[in-house]
Amino acid sequence: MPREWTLDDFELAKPLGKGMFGQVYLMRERQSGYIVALKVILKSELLKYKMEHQLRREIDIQSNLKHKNILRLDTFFHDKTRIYLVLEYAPQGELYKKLKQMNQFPEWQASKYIYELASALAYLHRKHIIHRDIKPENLLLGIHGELKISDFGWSVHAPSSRRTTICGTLDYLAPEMVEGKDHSSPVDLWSLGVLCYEFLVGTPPFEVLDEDVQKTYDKIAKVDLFIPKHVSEEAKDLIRKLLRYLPDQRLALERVLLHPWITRYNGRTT
Ligand SMILES: CC[C@@H](NC(=O)c1cc2[nH]nc(NC(=O)c3ccc(N4CCN(C)CC4)cc3)c2s1)c1ccccc1
Repeated sequence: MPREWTLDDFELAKPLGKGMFGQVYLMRERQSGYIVALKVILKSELLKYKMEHQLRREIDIQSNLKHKNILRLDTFFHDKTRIYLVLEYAPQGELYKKLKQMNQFPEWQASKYIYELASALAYLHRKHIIHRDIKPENLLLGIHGELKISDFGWSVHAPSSRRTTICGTLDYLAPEMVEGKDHSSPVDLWSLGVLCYEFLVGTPPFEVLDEDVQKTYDKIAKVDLFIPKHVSEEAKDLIRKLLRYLPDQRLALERVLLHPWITRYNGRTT
């Protein structure tokens, strides 16, 4: 393990953005010139929201993952007041901003992102890890525009039962998560279906305009799904096979990667 890092090893290039906890900065490592994204989290914030266990899990999980569609966590260090995560820099930024700009993605682009997501999720599930928070805000784009899953703050080892209160949108959560039931890797299959819909339509399938949580939940529980007619039949087929109320009825990732809507645009991998 290389020596202990400190903030003095890096020089600030520019701020990149902020999330629920902390900010991210583009930094250059002084010796090597190596570019990283430094995520800075205040210890006081962490303690205030009792999120230290989630951060520990984020670090344990993400630092042991190595996949082209998963953002690398290279190392971490801390000082009196802050914790620093040294993350891979994703030069093309946030996928959700690109989706907002384009309103919706062409089918080939959506298929490529779903293929990359399914590949990353298959890798995670093989390690019995579920992400549990797959949504556009957590997806970044690498130098070649390839998708990178980031923010493993909600990831756990499967199977799991949730102990932390859900905050933020329910739009991407599987019924069993919303119902507080025990859950496992199929929750990521549900989110994959929600994202596939959102990439093609521009809004998530169960979004209610007044953001009434109860109404969103009712639509999720009933799988109250309308897919606009501009979406191709093959894409509709995949979405319907992922957005199933019962976890074990959702299409397995191996089958997603072989689905005609995926292989048509991404070639059949052996
Ligand atoms: C996903 C949220 C999460 N973010 C990370 O961990 C993040 C980790 C990480 N690595 N690289 C990033 N890249 C950027 O943030 C970025 C943003 C815009 C860019 N462009 C602007 C438009 N232009 C046309 C192209 C370049 C390029 C890179 C981010 S964000 C987070 C969580 C908690 C606290 C802070 C941040």
